[in-house]
Amino acid sequence: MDWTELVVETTNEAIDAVTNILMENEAGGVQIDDHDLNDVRVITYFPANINVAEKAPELEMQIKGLSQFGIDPGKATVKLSDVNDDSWRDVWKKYYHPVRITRYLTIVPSWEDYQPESDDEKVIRLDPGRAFGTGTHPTTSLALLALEKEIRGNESMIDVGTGSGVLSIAAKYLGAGKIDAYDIDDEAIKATKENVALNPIAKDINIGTNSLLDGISKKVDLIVANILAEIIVPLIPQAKECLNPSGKFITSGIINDKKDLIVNELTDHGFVIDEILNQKDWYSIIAHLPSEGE
Ligand SMILES: C[S@@+](CC[C@H](N)C(=O)[O-])C[C@H]1O[C@@H](n2cnc3c(N)ncnc32)[C@H](O)[C@@H]1O
Repeated sequence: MDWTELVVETTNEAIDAVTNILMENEAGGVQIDDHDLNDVRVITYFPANINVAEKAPELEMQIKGLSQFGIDPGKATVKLSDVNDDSWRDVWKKYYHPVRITRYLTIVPSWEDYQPESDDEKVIRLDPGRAFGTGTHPTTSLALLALEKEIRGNESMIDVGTGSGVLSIAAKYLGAGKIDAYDIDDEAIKATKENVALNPIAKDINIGTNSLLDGISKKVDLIVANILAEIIVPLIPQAKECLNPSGKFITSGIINDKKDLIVNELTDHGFVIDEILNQKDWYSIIAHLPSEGE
C-alpha cells in the first residue's frame, strides 16, 4: 500500500498545536524531528485513499493562522511526497525508540531489543502501525499516568478509541481485570490485535469496532478515552450510564482551551473531578461518579 508523507516545517512552540490540527484532519500519529528550537519538522502519513493534496492548502492556512493565537508557526510550510509501505516503516523506525513513560511503564517498539532496568518496570511491546498511540504523545502519556494512579487490581475497564491498544495493554500490565477496547477505525482494530499478540498478558482483551459507547449497556469500574474534546462531550452521558457506582472516568486528548468545557460537562452530568493532569498544552481529567450518600 502507498502512503503520502506530509511534513510541516514549524517551530518548537507550535508542535502541539500543529499536531492537533493534523489529528483533526485524520492523521494517525505524528513524528517530531526537532534539531533546533526554530527548525522543527512534524511528520505524518496518510493512506493513499485520502486526498491529502486537496487538504494541504487548508492545513497550511490553519498552521499559519496559529500566529493569531500568539503561537509562532515559523515557516509553516506543508510538503507532500509519496512513499511505499517499506520506506514508511524505515522512516518510522528512525524516529521511534524505547521510552520510559511513567515510573512503571516503558514502551518499546516491537523491533528493538530492550532489557528492563528493574523488576518493577513493565515493558509494553508495540508496533503502532498506522494507528495512533506510540505512547509518546502527551495525550497518551497523560492517560497512561492516570491509569497508573487509578488501577489497584482487577478493575473492569472500557477503552474508548483504543488506537494501537496501548492504554488497554498498559492497563493489563498494571493489573486491570476484564477489558473491552473499542475503536471506530479498522486500522486501529488491526493494530490493537497485533499489539495484543506481542503482549501475551493482554490476550483476554475484547477488541471491537464501535463508535463511542453506542449500544453498550454493561457497567464497568473504569472508562478511559483519549479522544479530542469535541468527541468527549457526547461520550460523557454515555460513560455515566456505563460506570459502576464510584467508577472512574479518565479523559485525555483535551487541549488547553477545551479544559473548562470538559470540566463543566463532567460536573453538569454529576461527575466529581478528582485530579487534572497536565503536560505541555494537553490535559487529562480523572473524575468519578459519587456513590449514594457521598
Ligand atoms: C488520539 S487517538 C488515541 C489512541 C490511544 N488510545 C492512545 O491513547 O494513544 C484517538 C482514537 O480514537 C478513535 N476514535 C475517534 N472517534 C471515535 C469514535 N467516535 N468512537 C470510537 N473511537 C473513535 C480514533 O480512531 C483513534 O484511534
